[in-house]
Amino acid sequence: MDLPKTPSFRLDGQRALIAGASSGIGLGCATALAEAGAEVTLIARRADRLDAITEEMRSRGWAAQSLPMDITDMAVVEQAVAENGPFDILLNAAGLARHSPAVDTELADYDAVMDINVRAAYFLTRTVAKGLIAAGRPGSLINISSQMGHVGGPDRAVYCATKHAVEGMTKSMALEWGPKGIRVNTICPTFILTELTQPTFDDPAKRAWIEDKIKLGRVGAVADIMGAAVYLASEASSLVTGTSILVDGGWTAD
Ligand SMILES: NC(=O)C1=CN([C@@H]2O[C@H](COP(=O)(O)OP(=O)(O)OC[C@H]3O[C@@H](n4cnc5c(N)ncnc54)[C@H](OP(=O)(O)O)[C@@H]3O)[C@@H](O)[C@H]2O)C=CC1
Ligand SMILES: O=C(CO)[C@@H](O)[C@H](O)[C@@H](O)C(=O)O
Repeated sequence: MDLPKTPSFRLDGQRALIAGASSGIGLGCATALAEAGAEVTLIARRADRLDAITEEMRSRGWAAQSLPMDITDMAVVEQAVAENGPFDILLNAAGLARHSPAVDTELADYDAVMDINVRAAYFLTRTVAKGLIAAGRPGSLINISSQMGHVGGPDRAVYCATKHAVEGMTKSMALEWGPKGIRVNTICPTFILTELTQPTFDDPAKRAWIEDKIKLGRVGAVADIMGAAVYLASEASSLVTGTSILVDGGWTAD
């Protein structure tokens, strides 16, 4: 008797653009996509880090190039995607957080977090989509949102607003581009130990709050996000669009 064919999680022949690839979740996802066979192009501002990462990837036999840039500069992004695309996969992990009680939020902090987490994410996603549409190719576009795109967090009104915005734009883009075979999804991590969250984890009261909220009893690691990235990028998720994968250890189930 024939058994159903398991869809492939391999990404051979796929071209992936990873933003925020110089550290943390972006670096982890870039590694996972490259190991799964994708040719990866890495974006971040720290060129020295990207060069070291691509060198290490190439030494493992993976195809990798670095493309240092600030993704809040839309003209630079558009030119880079035009010259180096089209990309079959986008994994956008570039992001920022600045926390304060809502009554104390400074306008400059509000603008900085909105600029990268929403404005840059929006235009990067649509720039990659435009390249795919022009080439008549399908694709998988993934933004790293957050569990904070589904719930609130104390002192995190601006950050939560940006991640809820990413969830909304994902659904709308998925509706528009679904007929063209372009899927759009988010991954929503809980607290993962990275450069971004180190100050939060260094505060014993905040660490205790996190450990209490994550029902699986441990804080997150970058490796916890890597499998979701490969799944959403691959044909294994070919009927998945306009949604999010929560990798939150049970936080939002509470
Ligand atoms: N860590 C966590 O607990 C969680 C994180 N997230 C989200 O995941 C994403 C990644 O966070 P995390 O890995 O923790 O943080 P990191 O600070 O480790 O990584 C952020 C990445 O974004 C890049 N970046 C920041 N600003 C820009 C810019 N203007 N242009 C290009 N690249 C930029 C940084 O590179 P460079 O400085 O070299 O430019 C870096 O590679 C963020 O969107 C965050 O909100 C979501 C849920 C949980
Ligand atoms: O999204 C997150 C957790 O779900 C993290 O990025 C944090 O909010 C982080 O910004 C922090 O609080 O340190």
